[in-house]
Amino acid sequence: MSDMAGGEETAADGSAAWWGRRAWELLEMVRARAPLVQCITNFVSMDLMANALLAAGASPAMVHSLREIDEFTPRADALCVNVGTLSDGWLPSMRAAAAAAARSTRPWILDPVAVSASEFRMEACLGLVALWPTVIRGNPSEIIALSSACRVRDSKGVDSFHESLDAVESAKSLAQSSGAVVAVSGATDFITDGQKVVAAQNGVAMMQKITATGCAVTALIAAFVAVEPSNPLEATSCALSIFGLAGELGMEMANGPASLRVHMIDSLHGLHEHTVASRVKISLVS
Ligand SMILES: Nc1ncnc2c1ncn2[C@@H]1O[C@H](COP(=O)(O)OP(=O)(O)O)[C@@H](O)[C@H]1O
Ligand SMILES: Cc1ncsc1CCOP(=O)(O)O
Ligand SMILES: [Mg+2]
Repeated sequence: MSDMAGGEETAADGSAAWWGRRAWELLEMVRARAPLVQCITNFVSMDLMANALLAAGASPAMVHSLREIDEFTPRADALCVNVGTLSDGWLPSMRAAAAAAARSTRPWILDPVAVSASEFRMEACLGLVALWPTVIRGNPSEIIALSSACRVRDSKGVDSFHESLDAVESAKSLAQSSGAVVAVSGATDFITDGQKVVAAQNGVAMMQKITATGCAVTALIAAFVAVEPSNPLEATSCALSIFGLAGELGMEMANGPASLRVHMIDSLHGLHEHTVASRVKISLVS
């Protein structure tokens, strides 16, 4: 930990100041160590995901051939698996990489994009959850569906039609059954290990109007967990807050979704200690 005024604060005590320092410390660790994050992701998100990782200081690699997994995955510092454009051809790579990451004690993160879209996707995600992801990050509708292993009626595809607060109990239950930290994104992001619940309140609504922001923040979580594998709850909370803060700063210069996408990446790259320490809004809910 960075310096603690008076030494009174020694753990995640729920104070905004503590979380601000913690978020800065983890961002600095990402910048210093440039963790290699292997991404097996959808065609829509590859560009934003790789650029968000680079802007934060991490090193992205979109490596998805089954023939490369055994060689490459153990060398990565973390793995991000995203089922956004799932196909029969890619699912074996996702399973093999998740298993290889678990075998090599590397953290791996699952983004169950549109898990309700089909039986194929639900079965695939349930199979991946059984391979011990370190973190699962989804929007509220995805976490509700995955937690109950039940497709949500009237599902809208990749976008959520629930609020994040509606998904907190589902997230806790999924965390308990899977052993993963579970994060639900939204106006407030909720992060839980099945017992504690943390809220991260940075971000702007316009982020939902840019495709693949959810995918990109999942990859950023992978980078943060790569540098702090022993505390995925804190690493995940800080990554979500840092990404939201980049959105807030980007929005100050943006005219709409397209320019926000650019300014958000610039802001993520240029974050300073004072801004992070004073503007990160994370709190312990329970
Ligand atoms: N209403 C909102 N206000 C502020 N930030 C939001 C809002 N909705 C989503 N976000 C942020 O946008 C990013 C993507 O989240 P979300 O849209 O829920 O995921 P997905 O793209 O997977 O559906 C997250 O960083 C989240 O915190
Ligand atoms: C539009 C779309 N279709 C399949 S994957 C994808 C991107 C989803 O990105 P996100 O989950 O971050 O909104
Ligand atoms: Mg998503």
